Amino acid sequence: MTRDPDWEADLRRYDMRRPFLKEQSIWAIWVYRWGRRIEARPAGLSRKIANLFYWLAFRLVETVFGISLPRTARIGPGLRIWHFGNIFLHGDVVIGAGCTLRQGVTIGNRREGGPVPVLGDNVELGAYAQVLGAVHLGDGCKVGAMSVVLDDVPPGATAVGAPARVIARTSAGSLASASSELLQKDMT
Ligand SMILES: CC(C)(COP(=O)(O)OP(=O)(O)OC[C@H]1O[C@@H](n2cnc3c(N)ncnc32)[C@H](O)[C@@H]1OP(=O)(O)O)[C@@H](O)C(=O)NCCC(=O)NCCS
Ligand SMILES: CC(=O)OC[C@H](N)C(=O)O
Repeated sequence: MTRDPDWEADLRRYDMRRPFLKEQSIWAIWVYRWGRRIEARPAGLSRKIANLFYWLAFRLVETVFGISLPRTARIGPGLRIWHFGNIFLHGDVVIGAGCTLRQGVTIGNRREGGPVPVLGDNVELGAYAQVLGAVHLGDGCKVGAMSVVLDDVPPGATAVGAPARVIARTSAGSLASASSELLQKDMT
């Protein structure tokens, strides 16, 4: 069987014995990676038959677990999805390596035919986060549960609320704002 380093990285994020018996989301990720591998095969009868089985598996996982990861989306290695249900990605989204999604997450357009988000590496989305439109989520940023992201989020920042606002940046950024608060206190 062909090695798939992206899938191997996904599996490492499910750091447990027998994840297929415990985590519904791993089925969805497996089907997604399998679909990508099928697309990379040379055209021919074997790819046509595989595509038929892929399509059935995709619809089954989408319907039973409520996780829709279209194989046209580009998802980096090491994806982790906590829980399942109502997780929908637009087919054009781009997601970096080591990202984390949760139940209820949508990553898609703001209106039919509109542009879709691009996520950097190690981005973490809380439960029911909605990321919509031509937004870029920087590396290592976090989005709070139930937040609606309509604007870019800088690397390392945390965004919460609807519409989402940035509350914190990288540790360097947090230190900078903490020291400026102290300075202001000294001056009053
Ligand atoms: C966004 C998040 C990562 C922030 O965590 P944190 O950095 O520890 O931040 P804090 O808890 O100190 O909160 C900072 C501020 O943001 C607010 N906040 C935190 N999460 C929020 C959310 N999801 N929506 C709106 N406001 C939120 C807090 O009330 C606080 O506001 P305040 O400063 O006015 O008091 C975290 O709250 C979150 O939502 N994680 C997702 C976890 C999840 O989905 N769990 C479900 C598991 S199935
Ligand atoms: C429902 C819950 O709190 O799940 C916890 C899990 N570790 C997560 O990060 O999603």
